[in-house]
Amino acid sequence: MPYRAWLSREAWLHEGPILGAVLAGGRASRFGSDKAMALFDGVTLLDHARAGLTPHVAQVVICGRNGGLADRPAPDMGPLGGLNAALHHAIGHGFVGVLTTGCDMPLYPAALPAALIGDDAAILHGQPLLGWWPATLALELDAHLGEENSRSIYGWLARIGARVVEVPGLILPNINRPEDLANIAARPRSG
Ligand SMILES: Nc1nc2c(ncn2[C@@H]2O[C@H](COP(=O)(O)OP(=O)(O)OP(=O)(O)O)[C@@H](O)[C@H]2O)c(=O)[nH]1
Repeated sequence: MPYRAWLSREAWLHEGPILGAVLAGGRASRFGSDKAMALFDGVTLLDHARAGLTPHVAQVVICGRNGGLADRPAPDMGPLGGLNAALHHAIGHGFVGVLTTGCDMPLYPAALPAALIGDDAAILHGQPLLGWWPATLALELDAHLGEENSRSIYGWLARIGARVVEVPGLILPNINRPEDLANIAARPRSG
C-alpha cells in the first residue's frame, strides 16, 4: 500500500501522520468513580472518545491511565500533563501533530478536525480539550509546565496564541457528574 493511502484527509493536507490522544487522567471527583469506565450506550466513555478520534488519525494513545502514556513531567498536573505526554510521543514517532479529546467527551464531531487543523494550535470554542496541537509545541509545553502556576489550560492557550474555532450550533457537553450521562443520552445525535 502506498505510504499515503492510510493517512486521513487532514494528514494529507499536513504531509504527515496525525496522532490522536484521549486525555484520561484526573480524579473524577465530581463523578465519584472511574469516569472513563462509565457506560454510555453500553460502551465505556473511554472507548467512545477513542472511536471519535480513530477515523482522523494514524494512532490513538490514552494519556494518564494505567496502560497508556504517563503524564509528563509528572502525574496529577491536569490535562496539560497528558497533552505534553502526547506531544512528546508525536515528536518521537514522526507525527506532525495531535488531535485531543477528553475521556469525558463521548461525542466527537466528524467535521471538527478539518476546522481545527492548521499551522498553529486550535481549540473548539468552550471545549479547550478538543484541540489540535502541532508536535513542535512539545518543548514549549515543557517550558510552560516548568513554571509556577502553569496548570491552567487557558494560560497555555494564551501563551501560544491558540486559535479558537467557532462551530455555529455545536454544543458539546462533557461528563462531569453522573447526571450528565443521562442528559446526553436524551440529546439528539449529530456528526
Ligand atoms: N492525562 C490527564 N488527563 C487529565 C488529568 N486531569 C484531568 N484529565 C482529563 O481531562 C478531562 C477533563 O477533566 P476534569 O473534568 O477537568 O477533571 P477530572 O479530574 O476528570 O474531574 P474532577 O475531579 O471532577 O474535576 C477528562 O477527560 C480527564 O480525564 C490529568 O492530570 N492527566
